[in-house]
Amino acid sequence: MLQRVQPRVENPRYGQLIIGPPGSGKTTYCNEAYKFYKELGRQVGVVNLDPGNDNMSYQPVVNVMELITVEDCMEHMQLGPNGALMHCAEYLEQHFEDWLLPALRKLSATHNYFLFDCPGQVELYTHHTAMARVFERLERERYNLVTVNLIDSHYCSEPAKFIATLLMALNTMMRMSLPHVNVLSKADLLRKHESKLHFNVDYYTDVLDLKYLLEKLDDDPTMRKHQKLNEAICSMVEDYALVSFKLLDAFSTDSMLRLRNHIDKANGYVYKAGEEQTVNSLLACAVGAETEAMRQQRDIEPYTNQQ
Ligand SMILES: Nc1nc2c(ncn2[C@@H]2O[C@H](COP(=O)(O)OP(=O)(O)OP(=O)(O)O)[C@@H](O)[C@H]2O)c(=O)[nH]1
Repeated sequence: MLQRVQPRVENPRYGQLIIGPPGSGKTTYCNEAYKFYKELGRQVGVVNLDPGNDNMSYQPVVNVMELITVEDCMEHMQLGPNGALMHCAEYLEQHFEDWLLPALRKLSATHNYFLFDCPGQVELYTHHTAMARVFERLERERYNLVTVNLIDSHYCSEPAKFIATLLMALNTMMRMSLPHVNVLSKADLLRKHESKLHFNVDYYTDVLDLKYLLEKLDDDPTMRKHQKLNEAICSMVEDYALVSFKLLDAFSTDSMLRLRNHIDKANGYVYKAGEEQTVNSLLACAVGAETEAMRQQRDIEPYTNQQ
């Protein structure tokens, strides 16, 4: 987890950039997180930045679909869905000053914590630059941002998919250059599928020695011919030592609380005075009252059948 060193700013604003592949649970998380943070007393609002979001179950405070939609783009510019989404991201970047910023500024009296529901196409974060530039400009406007990258925990069940996930997560972290929390979503389903996992859940969350994963890949005859490439990818992920995951069941308050603790440290909210913050939680953060091993055990226990 990359985290922020917080400078003192008057009326700081905070944001979670919720990204992740299609179907990873972004919109569900935004909906559940909105209710959860509202309960905690935060001045929270959801900003929809996905121009193709047709299943919003929340009421967004700002909605990019009022500026541009993927559907309109496809129709008027004769673009396919991916091309249209890229165009929408560029259009949003062009209209940052005259549309996004004024819309957010209008909320300054009532909101200081934003959940940005972002589009799911992975190439927007691994190759294209428009979304990264939108985030960079928000940072310059003194929004304390953290990227929350949701990845379906189902990917743990296949070594090849998990290695691809690691590479994608690392690439996104490097390109976004922001505090970052990688999350394995739908962790409640891990318990059900535990028999399909080759290793304990902490192997996947902590991204432990990847040579064991490579051995499992070599068991698959179709993968053997890519052995050197897979070795190179794993060795690069290990060398950077940046990727690890938190677990999330979006429908569990305990799970949301655990994730909130990590996110608050990453974007610096933990240092904000007042609200639900207690002296104890600040002290725990400052002196590391909980050991890393205790924290890991507490985070993983709800999602595993092993005691
Ligand atoms: N069991 C379980 N299901 C979840 C969880 N989070 C999301 N889901 C389900 O996963 C499916 C996809 O969730 P969405 O929130 O639509 O995913 P998304 O990333 O917004 O999808 P796109 O808009 O296509 O990019 C839905 O059926 C959700 O109910 C979770 O924590 N646990």
